[in-house]
Amino acid sequence: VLVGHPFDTVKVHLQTDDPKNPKYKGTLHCMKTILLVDNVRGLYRGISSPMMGIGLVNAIVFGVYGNVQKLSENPNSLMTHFNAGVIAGIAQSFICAPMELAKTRLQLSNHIDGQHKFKGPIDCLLYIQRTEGIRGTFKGLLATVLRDIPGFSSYFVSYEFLMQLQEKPSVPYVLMAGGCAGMSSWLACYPIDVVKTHMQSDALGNQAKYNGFMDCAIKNYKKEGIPFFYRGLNSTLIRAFPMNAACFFVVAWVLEFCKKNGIDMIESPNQNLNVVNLDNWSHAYIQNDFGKDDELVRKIISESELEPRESSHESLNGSFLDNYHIDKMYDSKIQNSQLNMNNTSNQS
Ligand SMILES: NC(=[NH2+])NCCC[C@H](N)C(=O)O
Repeated sequence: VLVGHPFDTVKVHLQTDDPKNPKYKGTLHCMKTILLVDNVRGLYRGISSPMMGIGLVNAIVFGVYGNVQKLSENPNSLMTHFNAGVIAGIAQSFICAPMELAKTRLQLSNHIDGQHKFKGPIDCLLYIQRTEGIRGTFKGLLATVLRDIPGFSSYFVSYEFLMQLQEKPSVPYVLMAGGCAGMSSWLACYPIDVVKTHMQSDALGNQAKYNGFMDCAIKNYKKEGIPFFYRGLNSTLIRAFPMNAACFFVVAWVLEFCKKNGIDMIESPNQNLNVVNLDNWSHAYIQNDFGKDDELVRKIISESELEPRESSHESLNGSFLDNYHIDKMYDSKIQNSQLNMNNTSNQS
């Protein structure tokens, strides 16, 4: 947020600039102008809002996403990541919309003439609640939902797509994948974000310019055409890379840390070791989150004296093994009862 917020402020100023009488000639000019007129604090106006809210928003995003993914039929497919992203996007909107409403109002507070000065995001939201009621504090909620459905589905699909290309992704690779996921997610939803900013910076009550999301989009389209929907995009893409590189890197690092320390953050139905008896053989199949022999799986294998065999599930033509979660097959010459497996469940 510290690195990204100035670019977010530039975005909001460019999005709300007057096309008939523009103040700014472009991304750099906008940044310079804000610095000249309002100093560094101009670029950091409204930062308290994401500072307070982004932790909660990301907890909802990654919590909902992770759980939906684990509970689904096929946790590693891109379709699953898409669906989990959609649901996570909707879920976070209820916190994200008021957070961004306060952020937007604060970012423009030196800009909109005669606007009430706020002490911070809570003060801003309380003021809106007093003057406009609780509905006022959720201004832009529909636009946020409409933005974040494509926003978060493309976010997770592009991240997972890039991560699945690598067997063991390096740190720079994870950073790159996160940065690219952020950029592609903003590309996917940017026009809706422009409309959202206009809804949220619109005047209150009967001085309001817009009568809803579509009205706002249509009015501005008639005034300015397609370019309206892409104002501020450069600044947004610059911000998105470091912001989301850091975000995904921290998520991956924390999950890895928890796993190493036996904190079961990723307890999931797809990390089971299942043992089935076929004639005199015990066949064990591992359902592993990432489709790889990761540490936990290797530990289970070594503890259970299972011998990995080359063949994978193609060789198993029994219907009850017809399970697309199977990543690798392991055979054991010993009986089920001798298999001693911790960290496992669903033994049958
Ligand atoms: N358009 C979106 N909401 N995309 C998801 C990215 C969210 C991320 N916190 C960001 O602000 O960059």
